[in-house]
Amino acid sequence: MARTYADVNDALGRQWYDYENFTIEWSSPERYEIIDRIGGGKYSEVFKGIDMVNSDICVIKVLKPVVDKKIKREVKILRNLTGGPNIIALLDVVQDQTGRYHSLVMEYIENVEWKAALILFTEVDIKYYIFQLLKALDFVHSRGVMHRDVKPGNVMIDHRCRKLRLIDWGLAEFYHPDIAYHIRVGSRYYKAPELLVGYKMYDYSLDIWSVGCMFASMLFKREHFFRGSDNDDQLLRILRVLGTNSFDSYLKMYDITFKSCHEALLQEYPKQPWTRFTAPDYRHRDLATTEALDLLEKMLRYDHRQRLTAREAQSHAYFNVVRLEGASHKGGLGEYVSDSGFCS
Ligand SMILES: Brc1nc2nc[nH]c2c(Br)c1Br
Repeated sequence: MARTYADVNDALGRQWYDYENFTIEWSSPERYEIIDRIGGGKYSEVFKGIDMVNSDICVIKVLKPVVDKKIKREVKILRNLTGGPNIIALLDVVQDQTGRYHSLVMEYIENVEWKAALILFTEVDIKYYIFQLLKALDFVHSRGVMHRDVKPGNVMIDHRCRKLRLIDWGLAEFYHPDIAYHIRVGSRYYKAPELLVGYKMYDYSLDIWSVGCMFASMLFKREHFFRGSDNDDQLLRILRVLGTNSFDSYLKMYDITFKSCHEALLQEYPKQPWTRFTAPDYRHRDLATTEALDLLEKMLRYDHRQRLTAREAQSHAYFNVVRLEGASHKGGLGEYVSDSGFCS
Protein backbone atom coordinates (compact mmCIF):
# COMPACT_ATOMS: atom_id res chain seq x y z
CA MET A 1 0.00 0.00 0.00
CA ALA A 2 1.41 3.41 -1.02
CA ARG A 3 2.34 5.68 1.92
CA THR A 4 0.59 8.61 0.21
CA TYR A 5 -2.24 9.11 -2.29
CA ALA A 6 -3.34 5.49 -1.73
CA ASP A 7 -7.06 6.14 -2.20
CA VAL A 8 -7.16 9.12 -4.60
CA ASN A 9 -8.67 7.05 -7.43
CA ASP A 10 -11.51 5.87 -5.23
CA ALA A 11 -12.05 9.47 -4.16
CA LEU A 12 -11.91 10.81 -7.75
CA GLY A 13 -14.37 8.12 -8.82
CA ARG A 14 -14.91 5.69 -11.67
CA GLN A 15 -15.22 8.42 -14.32
CA TRP A 16 -11.63 9.32 -13.49
CA TYR A 17 -9.88 5.95 -13.63
CA ASP A 18 -12.16 3.67 -15.67
CA TYR A 19 -10.51 4.02 -19.08
CA GLU A 20 -12.10 0.92 -20.59
CA ASN A 21 -15.62 2.34 -20.83
CA PHE A 22 -14.38 5.57 -22.37
CA THR A 23 -15.15 6.47 -25.96
CA ILE A 24 -12.72 8.74 -27.80
CA GLU A 25 -14.00 11.10 -30.51
CA TRP A 26 -11.19 11.06 -33.06
CA SER A 27 -10.69 14.17 -35.25
CA SER A 28 -9.69 13.93 -38.90
CA PRO A 29 -5.98 14.27 -39.69
CA GLU A 30 -6.12 16.88 -42.51
CA ARG A 31 -5.35 19.70 -40.06
CA TYR A 32 -1.81 18.41 -39.47
CA GLU A 33 1.14 18.02 -41.83
CA ILE A 34 4.13 15.83 -40.91
CA ILE A 35 7.48 17.62 -41.25
CA ASP A 36 9.98 14.93 -40.21
CA ARG A 37 10.53 11.96 -37.90
CA ILE A 38 11.98 12.82 -34.50
CA GLY A 39 11.72 9.57 -32.57
CA GLY A 40 10.05 6.26 -32.15
CA GLY A 41 10.05 3.02 -30.28
CA LYS A 42 8.25 -0.25 -29.72
CA TYR A 43 4.81 1.32 -29.57
CA SER A 44 4.97 4.42 -31.77
CA GLU A 45 6.66 6.60 -34.38
CA VAL A 46 7.04 10.26 -33.42
CA PHE A 47 7.06 13.14 -35.89
CA LYS A 48 7.48 16.89 -35.83
CA GLY A 49 4.41 18.37 -37.47
CA ILE A 50 2.62 21.63 -38.20
CA ASP A 51 -0.91 22.59 -37.30
CA MET A 52 -2.25 24.16 -40.52
CA VAL A 53 -4.92 26.13 -38.62
CA ASN A 54 -2.61 28.11 -36.32
CA SER A 55 0.80 27.37 -37.95
CA ASP A 56 2.10 26.02 -34.63
CA ILE A 57 4.77 23.36 -34.62
CA CYS A 58 3.53 20.22 -32.86
CA VAL A 59 4.45 16.60 -32.21
CA ILE A 60 2.46 13.81 -33.84
CA LYS A 61 2.84 10.47 -32.09
CA VAL A 62 1.52 7.74 -34.41
CA LEU A 63 0.58 4.74 -32.28
CA LYS A 64 1.43 1.33 -33.70
CA PRO A 65 -1.64 -0.89 -33.81
CA VAL A 66 -1.91 -2.10 -30.22
CA VAL A 67 -4.86 -3.26 -28.21
CA ASP A 68 -7.55 -0.63 -28.02
CA LYS A 69 -7.44 -0.77 -24.21
CA LYS A 70 -3.82 0.49 -24.12
CA ILE A 71 -4.69 3.43 -26.44
CA LYS A 72 -7.66 4.33 -24.23
CA ARG A 73 -5.45 4.22 -21.13
CA GLU A 74 -2.84 6.58 -22.61
CA VAL A 75 -5.47 9.06 -23.88
CA LYS A 76 -7.46 8.94 -20.64
CA ILE A 77 -4.35 9.59 -18.54
CA LEU A 78 -3.16 12.40 -20.85
CA ARG A 79 -6.64 13.98 -20.76
CA ASN A 80 -6.71 13.72 -16.94
CA LEU A 81 -3.23 15.23 -16.53
CA THR A 82 -3.01 17.81 -19.36
CA GLY A 83 -2.68 21.26 -17.81
CA GLY A 84 -0.77 19.92 -14.80
CA PRO A 85 2.71 21.36 -13.98
CA ASN A 86 5.36 20.21 -16.49
CA ILE A 87 3.03 17.68 -18.10
CA ILE A 88 3.13 17.49 -21.91
CA ALA A 89 -0.09 18.96 -23.32
CA LEU A 90 -2.32 16.72 -25.45
CA LEU A 91 -3.73 18.99 -28.16
CA ASP A 92 -5.73 16.56 -30.32
CA VAL A 93 -6.39 12.90 -31.12
CA VAL A 94 -6.67 12.02 -34.81
CA GLN A 95 -7.45 8.89 -36.79
CA ASP A 96 -6.78 8.36 -40.49
CA GLN A 97 -9.57 7.57 -42.97
CA THR A 98 -8.92 3.83 -42.93
CA GLY A 99 -9.36 3.93 -39.16
CA ARG A 100 -6.15 1.91 -38.89
CA TYR A 101 -3.84 4.51 -37.29
CA HIS A 102 -4.45 6.54 -34.14
CA SER A 103 -2.25 9.58 -33.48
CA LEU A 104 -1.79 11.89 -30.52
CA VAL A 105 -0.99 15.55 -31.26
CA MET A 106 1.06 17.23 -28.53
CA GLU A 107 2.94 20.47 -27.90
CA TYR A 108 6.45 20.52 -29.35
CA ILE A 109 9.50 20.91 -27.09
CA GLU A 110 12.92 21.93 -28.45
CA ASN A 111 14.58 19.15 -26.47
CA VAL A 112 18.27 19.21 -25.50
CA GLU A 113 19.94 15.83 -26.00
CA TRP A 114 20.67 14.08 -22.66
CA LYS A 115 24.43 13.62 -23.26
CA ALA A 116 24.78 17.31 -24.09
CA ALA A 117 22.65 18.24 -21.07
CA LEU A 118 24.94 16.31 -18.70
CA ILE A 119 27.91 18.35 -19.90
CA LEU A 120 26.00 21.67 -19.99
CA PHE A 121 24.12 21.64 -16.70
CA THR A 122 25.48 23.62 -13.75
CA GLU A 123 24.65 22.81 -10.12
CA VAL A 124 21.71 25.25 -10.19
CA ASP A 125 20.44 23.71 -13.46
CA ILE A 126 20.44 20.25 -11.85
CA LYS A 127 18.58 21.57 -8.79
CA TYR A 128 16.10 23.39 -11.03
CA TYR A 129 15.30 20.50 -13.41
CA ILE A 130 15.13 17.75 -10.76
CA PHE A 131 12.82 20.06 -8.77
CA GLN A 132 10.59 20.58 -11.83
CA LEU A 133 10.51 16.82 -12.46
CA LEU A 134 9.50 16.18 -8.85
CA LYS A 135 6.80 18.84 -9.16
CA ALA A 136 5.39 17.01 -12.21
CA LEU A 137 5.52 13.64 -10.45
CA ASP A 138 3.90 14.91 -7.25
CA PHE A 139 1.03 16.19 -9.41
CA VAL A 140 0.81 12.89 -11.35
CA HIS A 141 0.86 10.78 -8.17
CA SER A 142 -1.68 13.08 -6.46
CA ARG A 143 -4.00 12.29 -9.38
CA GLY A 144 -3.60 8.54 -8.82
CA VAL A 145 -1.23 7.78 -11.70
CA MET A 146 2.16 6.03 -11.83
CA HIS A 147 4.24 6.97 -14.90
CA ARG A 148 6.31 3.73 -14.81
CA ASP A 149 8.78 4.82 -17.51
CA VAL A 150 10.64 7.85 -16.13
CA LYS A 151 13.98 8.16 -17.94
CA PRO A 152 15.92 10.90 -19.79
CA GLY A 153 14.18 10.01 -23.09
CA ASN A 154 10.81 10.78 -21.48
CA VAL A 155 11.83 14.07 -19.87
CA MET A 156 11.92 16.78 -22.55
CA ILE A 157 14.03 19.80 -21.59
CA ASP A 158 14.14 23.06 -23.56
CA HIS A 159 17.20 24.51 -21.83
CA ARG A 160 16.90 27.96 -23.45
CA CYS A 161 13.43 28.42 -22.03
CA ARG A 162 14.20 26.37 -18.91
CA LYS A 163 11.10 24.33 -19.75
CA LEU A 164 10.72 20.67 -18.68
CA ARG A 165 7.90 18.34 -19.78
CA LEU A 166 7.24 14.75 -18.75
CA ILE A 167 6.17 12.78 -21.84
CA ASP A 168 5.11 9.31 -23.02
CA TRP A 169 2.24 8.02 -20.90
CA GLY A 170 2.04 4.74 -22.83
CA LEU A 171 3.16 2.69 -19.82
CA ALA A 172 1.41 4.80 -17.19
CA GLU A 173 -1.28 3.16 -15.04
CA PHE A 174 -3.81 4.12 -12.35
CA TYR A 175 -2.73 3.10 -8.83
CA HIS A 176 -5.13 1.05 -6.71
CA PRO A 177 -4.08 -0.36 -3.30
CA ASP A 178 -3.14 -4.04 -3.10
CA ILE A 179 -3.20 -4.66 -6.85
CA ALA A 180 -0.46 -6.77 -8.45
CA TYR A 181 0.96 -4.92 -11.46
CA HIS A 182 3.04 -6.12 -14.43
CA ILE A 183 6.77 -6.04 -13.73
CA ARG A 184 7.86 -5.87 -17.40
CA VAL A 185 7.56 -2.07 -17.47
CA GLY A 186 10.03 0.80 -17.65
CA SER A 187 13.43 0.93 -19.31
CA ARG A 188 16.16 -1.31 -17.98
CA TYR A 189 18.65 1.25 -16.63
CA TYR A 190 15.83 2.99 -14.71
CA LYS A 191 13.98 -0.09 -13.39
CA ALA A 192 13.41 -0.09 -9.64
CA PRO A 193 14.55 -3.13 -7.55
CA GLU A 194 10.93 -4.23 -7.02
CA LEU A 195 10.61 -4.81 -10.78
CA LEU A 196 13.90 -6.71 -10.92
CA VAL A 197 13.00 -9.10 -8.08
CA GLY A 198 9.42 -9.57 -9.32
CA TYR A 199 7.55 -7.79 -6.51
CA LYS A 200 4.22 -6.81 -8.11
CA MET A 201 2.54 -4.82 -5.34
CA TYR A 202 4.43 -1.66 -6.21
CA ASP A 203 3.18 1.94 -6.24
CA TYR A 204 4.11 5.55 -7.14
CA SER A 205 7.53 5.17 -5.47
CA LEU A 206 8.59 3.21 -8.56
CA ASP A 207 8.99 6.60 -10.29
CA ILE A 208 11.17 8.02 -7.50
CA TRP A 209 13.78 5.30 -8.05
CA SER A 210 13.98 6.40 -11.70
CA VAL A 211 14.36 10.06 -10.70
CA GLY A 212 17.20 8.97 -8.39
CA CYS A 213 18.93 7.26 -11.33
CA MET A 214 18.64 10.45 -13.42
CA PHE A 215 19.83 12.58 -10.48
CA ALA A 216 22.90 10.33 -10.04
CA SER A 217 23.64 10.64 -13.79
CA MET A 218 23.63 14.43 -13.48
CA LEU A 219 25.71 14.57 -10.29
CA PHE A 220 28.36 12.11 -11.48
CA LYS A 221 28.20 12.98 -15.20
CA ARG A 222 27.48 9.42 -16.25
CA GLU A 223 24.98 8.90 -19.08
CA HIS A 224 23.25 6.05 -17.21
CA PHE A 225 24.25 5.44 -13.61
CA PHE A 226 23.20 1.76 -13.34
CA ARG A 227 23.93 0.39 -16.81
CA GLY A 228 23.02 -3.32 -16.81
CA SER A 229 23.35 -5.55 -19.88
CA ASP A 230 20.22 -7.49 -18.91
CA ASN A 231 17.77 -7.53 -15.98
CA ASP A 232 20.05 -9.74 -13.84
CA ASP A 233 23.08 -7.58 -14.53
CA GLN A 234 20.93 -4.51 -13.83
CA LEU A 235 20.23 -5.79 -10.31
CA LEU A 236 23.88 -6.74 -9.87
CA ARG A 237 24.94 -3.12 -10.67
CA ILE A 238 22.55 -1.92 -7.98
CA LEU A 239 23.76 -4.49 -5.40
CA ARG A 240 27.36 -3.45 -5.99
CA VAL A 241 26.51 0.15 -5.05
CA LEU A 242 23.80 -0.15 -2.38
CA GLY A 243 25.28 -3.35 -0.88
CA THR A 244 23.64 -6.66 -0.04
CA ASN A 245 22.92 -6.09 3.69
CA SER A 246 19.99 -3.76 3.07
CA PHE A 247 19.00 -5.88 0.05
CA ASP A 248 18.66 -8.97 2.25
CA SER A 249 16.58 -7.11 4.85
CA TYR A 250 14.42 -5.73 2.01
CA LEU A 251 13.73 -9.26 0.71
CA LYS A 252 12.89 -10.43 4.23
CA MET A 253 10.71 -7.41 4.99
CA TYR A 254 8.49 -8.09 1.98
CA ASP A 255 8.84 -11.86 2.13
CA ILE A 256 10.28 -11.87 -1.39
CA THR A 257 11.82 -15.17 -2.48
CA PHE A 258 14.40 -14.13 -5.02
CA LYS A 259 16.10 -16.97 -6.87
CA SER A 260 18.81 -16.50 -9.45
CA CYS A 261 21.10 -18.80 -11.36
CA HIS A 262 23.37 -15.77 -11.82
CA GLU A 263 25.91 -16.72 -9.12
CA ALA A 264 27.33 -13.18 -9.01
CA LEU A 265 23.92 -12.19 -7.61
CA LEU A 266 24.43 -14.58 -4.68
CA GLN A 267 27.66 -12.92 -3.50
CA GLU A 268 27.82 -10.35 -0.73
CA TYR A 269 28.73 -6.74 -1.55
CA PRO A 270 29.49 -3.83 0.77
CA LYS A 271 27.59 -0.56 0.44
CA GLN A 272 29.71 1.98 -1.50
CA PRO A 273 29.93 5.59 -0.24
CA TRP A 274 28.36 7.93 -2.79
CA THR A 275 31.52 10.07 -2.74
CA ARG A 276 33.19 7.19 -4.56
CA PHE A 277 31.40 8.19 -7.77
CA THR A 278 32.32 11.85 -7.87
CA ALA A 279 33.61 12.62 -11.35
CA PRO A 280 37.44 12.37 -11.37
CA ASP A 281 38.33 15.78 -12.79
CA TYR A 282 37.89 18.47 -10.14
CA ARG A 283 35.49 20.52 -12.36
CA HIS A 284 32.45 18.38 -11.39
CA ARG A 285 33.41 17.71 -7.79
CA ASP A 286 31.27 20.58 -6.49
CA LEU A 287 28.05 19.04 -7.88
CA ALA A 288 27.98 16.11 -5.48
CA THR A 289 27.67 18.13 -2.30
CA THR A 290 26.76 16.58 1.05
CA GLU A 291 23.21 17.87 0.59
CA ALA A 292 22.95 16.42 -2.92
CA LEU A 293 24.20 13.02 -1.75
CA ASP A 294 21.85 13.06 1.22
CA LEU A 295 18.88 13.55 -1.12
CA LEU A 296 20.19 10.91 -3.54
CA GLU A 297 20.54 8.41 -0.68
CA LYS A 298 16.91 8.98 0.25
CA MET A 299 15.66 8.31 -3.30
CA LEU A 300 17.74 5.25 -4.11
CA ARG A 301 16.47 2.91 -1.42
CA TYR A 302 15.60 -0.77 -2.07
CA ASP A 303 12.56 -0.49 0.16
CA HIS A 304 10.08 1.53 -1.91
CA ARG A 305 8.21 2.62 1.26
CA GLN A 306 11.37 4.19 2.61
CA ARG A 307 12.01 6.26 -0.52
CA LEU A 308 11.08 9.95 -0.24
CA THR A 309 7.81 10.78 -1.99
CA ALA A 310 7.97 13.46 -4.72
CA ARG A 311 6.39 15.93 -2.27
CA GLU A 312 8.88 15.12 0.56
CA ALA A 313 11.84 15.34 -1.86
CA GLN A 314 10.79 18.84 -2.97
CA SER A 315 11.13 20.12 0.60
CA HIS A 316 14.71 18.87 0.92
CA ALA A 317 17.22 21.67 1.73
CA TYR A 318 19.07 20.84 -1.51
CA PHE A 319 16.36 22.76 -3.44
CA ASN A 320 16.37 25.87 -1.26
CA VAL A 321 17.81 28.14 -3.96
CA VAL A 322 15.28 27.05 -6.59
CA ARG A 323 12.16 26.41 -4.53
CA LEU A 324 11.42 30.11 -4.09
CA GLU A 325 12.60 31.07 -7.59
CA GLY A 326 9.05 31.57 -8.80
CA ALA A 327 8.33 33.81 -5.80
CA SER A 328 11.13 36.27 -6.59
CA HIS A 329 10.10 39.10 -8.97
CA LYS A 330 11.85 38.91 -12.33
CA GLY A 331 14.50 41.44 -13.33
CA GLY A 332 15.36 42.75 -9.87
CA LEU A 333 18.59 44.73 -9.44
CA GLY A 334 21.45 42.81 -10.98
CA GLU A 335 19.17 39.92 -11.93
CA TYR A 336 19.58 38.86 -15.58
CA VAL A 337 16.12 38.27 -17.03
CA SER A 338 16.63 35.82 -19.90
CA ASP A 339 15.22 36.79 -23.30
CA SER A 340 11.77 35.29 -23.21
CA GLY A 341 11.08 36.30 -26.81
CA PHE A 342 10.68 32.70 -27.98
CA CYS A 343 9.79 31.23 -24.63
CA SER A 344 6.06 31.21 -24.33
BR1 LIG B 1 5.62 14.08 -26.85
C1 LIG B 1 7.30 14.11 -27.62
N1 LIG B 1 7.83 12.95 -27.97
C2 LIG B 1 9.05 12.96 -28.53
N2 LIG B 1 9.82 11.96 -28.98
C3 LIG B 1 10.96 12.47 -29.43
N3 LIG B 1 10.96 13.80 -29.31
C4 LIG B 1 9.77 14.15 -28.74
C5 LIG B 1 9.20 15.34 -28.35
BR2 LIG B 1 10.10 16.95 -28.60
C6 LIG B 1 7.96 15.31 -27.78
BR3 LIG B 1 7.15 16.92 -27.25
